[in-house]
Order: sequence, then structure tokens, then C-alpha cells
Amino acid sequence: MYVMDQPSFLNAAVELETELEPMELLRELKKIEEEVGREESFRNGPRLIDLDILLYDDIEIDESPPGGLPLQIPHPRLREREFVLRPLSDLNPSFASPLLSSLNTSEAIRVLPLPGNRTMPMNETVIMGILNVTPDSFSDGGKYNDGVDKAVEQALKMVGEGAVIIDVGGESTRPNATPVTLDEELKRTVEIIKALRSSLPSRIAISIDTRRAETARQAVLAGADIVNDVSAGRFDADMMSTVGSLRVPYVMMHSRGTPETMGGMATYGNVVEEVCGELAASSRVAREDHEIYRWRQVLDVGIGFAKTHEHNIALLRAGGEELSSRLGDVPIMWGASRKGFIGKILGGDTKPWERDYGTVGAHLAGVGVEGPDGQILRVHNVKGASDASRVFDEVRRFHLPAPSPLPPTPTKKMVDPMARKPTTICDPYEQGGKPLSPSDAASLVATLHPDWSLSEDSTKLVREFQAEDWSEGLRLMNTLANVAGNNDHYPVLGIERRLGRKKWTTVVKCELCTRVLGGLSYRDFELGLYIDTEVERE
Ligand SMILES: C[C@H](O)[C@H](O)[C@H]1CNC2=NC(N)=NC(=O)C2=N1
Repeated sequence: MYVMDQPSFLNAAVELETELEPMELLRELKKIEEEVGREESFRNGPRLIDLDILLYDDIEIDESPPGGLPLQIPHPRLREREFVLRPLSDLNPSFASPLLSSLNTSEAIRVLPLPGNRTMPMNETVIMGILNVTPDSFSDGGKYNDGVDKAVEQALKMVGEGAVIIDVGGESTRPNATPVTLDEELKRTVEIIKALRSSLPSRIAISIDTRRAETARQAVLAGADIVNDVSAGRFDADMMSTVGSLRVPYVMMHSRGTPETMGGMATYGNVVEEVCGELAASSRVAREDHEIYRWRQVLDVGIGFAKTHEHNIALLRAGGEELSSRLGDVPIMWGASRKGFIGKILGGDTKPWERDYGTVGAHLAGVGVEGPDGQILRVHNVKGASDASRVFDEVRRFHLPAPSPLPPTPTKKMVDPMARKPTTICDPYEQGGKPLSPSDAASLVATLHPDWSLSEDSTKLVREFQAEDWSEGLRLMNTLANVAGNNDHYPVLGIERRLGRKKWTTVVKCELCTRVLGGLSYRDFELGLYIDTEVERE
């Protein structure tokens, strides 16, 4: 509801670049309103000034922090307000078409915002390559600890194989690993991160796998973009506030106790429900108390952490689809790489590095054919994960058109377009059993909608119609079929999906011909005209 009885006002839209996060931007806007002299009034009432955030990159936000300002981006009433759409499309016409048509639809792609105004596309499975810089890493025996150069070389190899995140870890969290001091962890990671940042392309994100706030802080200052914390903030009380103020994405992994005690804590009634409940609670604390907003969170169920063999399997079986619906659509990470439960399934005494094919199986089962895009796989073997997920994604993207019930056949007779009725009344035999000559056909086609054309040999009259989607195409085809039926003259109708430059379109094709003549008659042009009239009317 809008107040009509108020003085005229001006509307404008501006596009700006800012370092401010959406919530900060909103606070600044409210401050400006106050400075200009806006006073509290009723909802949508007359006001001196009103500053709203309409869009912010491709980001979608729906936050209402307790006691804070609620913020929804894109602006929820954008599409119903012509006075907003107009200035917005003056600014950039493409705002009003592709962007608006894609709000909340599959065309908008999710991104993970990274420092320095960079974003990571999350529209396909994302591969995070593990770069352990621990001498006791269980799977690579600390091979990459003997020098920054070797670490960079290994990271570059992983990038070449398809990794877009490199996860640097200086502390092993496997049970019974030798504890690492803060100094030692910093010494192992910070120099390497600096070297990685200067050697890797900016589209590649570096993450620091740590439970310590100080390591996270120094790593981010050295060039890390993401903090990956297997304790989800339980190990270091300062971790969440540190990550919140660093404004980097935060991977929160589910676990219980510590790596030493977690084995005895793997007791659940319903593991999926409880793990998601505990993760959702951490996610809420991060969001509400530490300004780690939803768009900077990634959640991980913690395969192998306070979980039995059956628990790991149950979580993978729940898959991305169920987990993300329980976790409020926050991106999901899977970390099953080379873990013990895979060895157990494969039997024998498989060494960790012999579990890579098994890892691929576990991860793809977790991602799930119907799971959301942008799930992250944390892996040792990048090539395997990357190739497999590219193929898997292609299969996931392939959506058969949803079966849609055919619309009921209209009972009404079609409207008679008297005003445009052709003067010749049609009976194919009036033409002496001969089709229309190419030149007659050419002059008649000019009387129809410009989308009609003649086949090369002038024996057919063809028009293609673009439909929004398959079900609209079916409706259109049904309309054409009804017009034809009512006129007792029958075209060849077809419907197909075509891949355009960016997306699939639906095309309905109508081909007219008088078969008894082996070519065109007036009857074809008459039906063409009826079709034009009916389509236009609809
Ligand atoms: C045993 C070793 O600590 C594991 O590889 C850890 C390390 N860091 C991790 N990080 C995340 N996000 N998920 C994991 O499953 C994970 N596993």
C-alpha cells in the first residue's frame, strides 16, 4: 500500500562501487537519511528522503539480526515498483532484463565473496586441493614441508589439474598427531601463503586450515582468502570474532570434543539431524554474534570427526540436497579424501594414497545428482576429483523438461478475423488442381506476419514461434492445432528445444502445405492469417 495523497517526489537510482559490506552500507545509508533530516513516520508514509539498497553484485541476502536493521537484497519489492525499475533501467538496461528475470531463479549464480572484491563462482562443483605442510601429515608424509618452492610447485600443479582453492594446513588434526605450537604452525604456513599469493592467479583462493585465531589472522594478512576451521570456533574462543573482523569466508566443520577425545563422542540418535542441528547452531552464532554472514559461510559435516563408519555413510547418503535444505542453503564442503572409512570399505590394507578412486565415489555420492551447485570437495588428488565432478556436473545440469499436463482443449470457436479476411475463398480445386506459382506465393506471404517465409521451392509456408519454456510451447502448439482443426486444414507442427548462445529456448514450428496439390494453395495463406490473428490475440 502506498500513500497517494502526498507531495510529488523524485526517484533516482545510482550505481556505486564500495568497500562496505551490504550491512555496513545499509547503516551508512540510514545515517545519511538521519543527517538529511528524515523523521520516523509510518511504513511507506511520506518522507523527506529514502535510501534503499536495490542490488549488490549478484548477492542474495535475507538477514534480520535481532535489534539490527533487517536487510533483503535484491530489494524484495523491486519488481512491483515501476518507479524503481525505470531509473534502474535508465542506468543500465540490462538490469531490468536478464538480472531481474533471473532474481531467485536458476540463472543467478551463487558466488563466494573473497577479499579484494574478488568472487568465486559457485555454479559448479568446486575443488579444494589439500596442501599439507606438516611433517606428520598422514597421507603425503610431509613431502611438501621441505621448502616454500616445493609447496608452490605442488599448488601450481593442483591448479593446473582443476583446483580453485588451495588449503594450507600446518597442524594435523588426526588423532594422536604431535601437538603443534602456535609458533611452529605460523612458521610452517605464513611464508608459504605469501609465496602462494604471489605465484597463483587471483581467481585462485588460498585457505588456511587452522583452529587458531592468531594463525587465521596472520595467514589472511599474508594473503589467505578463506579460513577453514575443523573446530568451527570451539577450539579458540577468539576465532569467530577474528574471522568476522577479517571479513573472509569461514568453513565451519562439525566435530565434537578434540581429535583426542572425539572417538568416544560419536553417539547420535539421528546423525544427520543432530550434526545439522549442531552445525546450524554454529552458523547462527557466527552470523548473529560475529558478523560472519551467510554469504561468507561454508559448512562441513566433518566426515571422520566424531563419527563412526555408519555415521560417515549416513551423512554422505543424506547428500548435498538434504544437508543444504537443513542448513539454510549455505554452501557445503565434503572432506572424505583418503579417510579411514574408505579404506574399510575397500578392504585389505589400503594405504591412504590408494583410496583416491574410493574418495571420488564417496564425494560424488555426497554431492548427489539433485544436490545444489557449488559444493566444495576438499581433496588430495585434484585431477581425479576435478575430472569426475566435471562429468558429474554435466549429468546434473541435464534437466529433462518437466512433464506438464496439456492444457484443456478450448471449447470456444476461434474468433473470426473478418477485418483481415482474404478476398479469395479457398478450395484447392478452384486453382485447377495446381499449386500457387512462386510469384503468387511470394506476394501472398507479404500479407502475413513477417515471421512467415516460403520454402526454397515455394511449396511450403513456414513460421517459427519462440516460447518461454516447454510448457508454454506446448500450449502454443495446442492453440495452433485448434485453429487448424476448426478450419479443417492441417499443418505439420513441431516443437523442439534449441541451445541458443547462453540458454535453451523452445521453438514451435508450423509448416503449411496443401498436399493434394503438392504445394501451396490460398487455403494455406488463409490458415496462416487465422493463426496470426489467434496468436496475436493471445
Ligand atoms: C586428518 C585431517 O586432519 C583431515 O584431512 C581434516 C583436515 N581439515 C579438514 N577440513 C575440513 N573442512 N574438512 C575436513 O574433513 C578436514 N579434514
